[in-house]
Amino acid sequence: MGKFVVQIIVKNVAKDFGKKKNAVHALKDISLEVEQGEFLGIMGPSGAGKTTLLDIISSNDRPDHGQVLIDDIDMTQQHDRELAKYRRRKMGFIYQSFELLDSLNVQENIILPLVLNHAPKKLIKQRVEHMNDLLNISELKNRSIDDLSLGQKQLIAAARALINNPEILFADEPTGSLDSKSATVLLNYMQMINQREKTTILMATHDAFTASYCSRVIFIKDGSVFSEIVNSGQRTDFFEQVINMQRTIGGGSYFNVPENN
Ligand SMILES: Nc1ncnc2c1ncn2[C@@H]1O[C@H](COP(=O)(O)OP(=O)(O)OP(=O)(O)O)[C@@H](O)[C@H]1O
Repeated sequence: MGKFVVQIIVKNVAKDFGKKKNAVHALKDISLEVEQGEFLGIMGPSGAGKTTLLDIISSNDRPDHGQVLIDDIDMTQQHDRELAKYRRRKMGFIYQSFELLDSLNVQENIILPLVLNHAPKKLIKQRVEHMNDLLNISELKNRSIDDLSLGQKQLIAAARALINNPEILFADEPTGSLDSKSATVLLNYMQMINQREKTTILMATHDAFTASYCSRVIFIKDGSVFSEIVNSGQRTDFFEQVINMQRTIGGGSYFNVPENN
């Protein structure tokens, strides 16, 4: 058995948006630990606080209260410049909104994290070819971002997030715009880098199939952790467990679970 190293500690994190009477308590009191090499799913009804939690763990946003420790570093005590450096070196992101740059073509977008890290040209070429083959996107390389379909944009965003072999990958609805075939390709790839390269993955999703690739799923509701389930190894069984927990937690049609009747 490998040894388990806790990589991420979230302690009593709270975050409000807005002021006083109009304040939205996005996160009320969240504590959790993530081991190095985990593939953690974050689920919960719309507005539960999933994106806010990812933003705070990845230090894109600061909590009002509480702490986030990564590799024993208290991220909440670091200056913005340090955090930006840490994100660039160690983290990869697949956001819901893709955040691709229209002024650059597909290939330029994909290699951006390596260019920003001043990676050697040879390595950039190697890595981009690897990502192109893997996600089957080589014929898109000279296209402009505006011409891509939503699903193609999502794949390009995934390629960019993964190109510098991040230690921690943050993914917010990474399969939301993909057809089931492309979703499966991306999920298999995420699972592979998780298993082979021990990349820690934190992924927010509404989709039970997508979540079934995780090693553990936490459910948040109204800004707090509601429950968690652990994958014992059978993806189809885990899928059922996810569906059952979604039913228990409720959350309306957005969750897309057929009602029992
Ligand atoms: N910048 C902001 N300003 C004001 N309110 C915000 C902001 N960001 C998030 N919120 C509110 O915080 C709460 C949590 O939002 P968050 O996006 O984290 O939820 P979510 O679980 O990711 O939802 P979804 O599944 O719909 O993406 C929501 O009520 C949301 O409206």
